[in-house]
Amino acid sequence: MPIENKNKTNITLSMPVAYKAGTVADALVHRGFAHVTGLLEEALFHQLRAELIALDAQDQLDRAGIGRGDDFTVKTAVRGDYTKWIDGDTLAECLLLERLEQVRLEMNEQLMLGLFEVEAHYAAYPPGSFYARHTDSFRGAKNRILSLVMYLNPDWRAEEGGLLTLFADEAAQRPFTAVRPELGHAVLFLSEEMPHEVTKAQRSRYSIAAWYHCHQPL
Ligand SMILES: O=C(O)CCC(=O)C(=O)O
Ligand SMILES: [Fe+2]
Repeated sequence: MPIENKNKTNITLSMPVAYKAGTVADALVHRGFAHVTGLLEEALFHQLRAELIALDAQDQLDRAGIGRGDDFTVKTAVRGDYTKWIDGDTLAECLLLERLEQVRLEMNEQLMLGLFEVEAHYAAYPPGSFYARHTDSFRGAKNRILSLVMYLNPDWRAEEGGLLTLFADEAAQRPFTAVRPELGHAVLFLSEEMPHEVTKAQRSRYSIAAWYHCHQPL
């Protein structure tokens, strides 16, 4: 379904394919991104959604910022989400981390990316929030190789915004596709090569973002 962007030009909504390591590897090589379903069991997506909503209700999420360590700053004009790192506090988090580890091994086998470890966080975007165009590497984190975002929002309509839009390269003015943050869907892309943006969400938008790193000697 084409949707209209600010410039009144149509962007095609991406359609997912069932997760298979080979399919994802081909998509990453040929298009720089893969949009999949079936990465986790449906019940696990629902459980993670319930846990994220509970954390949000208990005020256990932090305002997301830009940069790391001493460089950390909150910039509402850039991103308006609230996040929490996932460290295996619950069974659902453990199952998620195990699956992310399997994907790490599969992608290394397929693409020889040398992915060394993965980190993942919950993200909640309140209504009206967004994440301006960026790439997933900032000072101090140059070793992010592969980004993976999983969505936790049942029955999300494109008109509700909160779309992940992807740009072919730094020079691209307009995105080449947009992904609806529908529960059970996931997107993988090469962290440093694909500028992307989360458009303003009309309702609360829940997700999990993960980054695979290569080994970076200290
Ligand atoms: O939630 C999304 O669709 C993307 C989030 C993102 O770009 C990020 O956290 O770096
Ligand atoms: Fe990002």
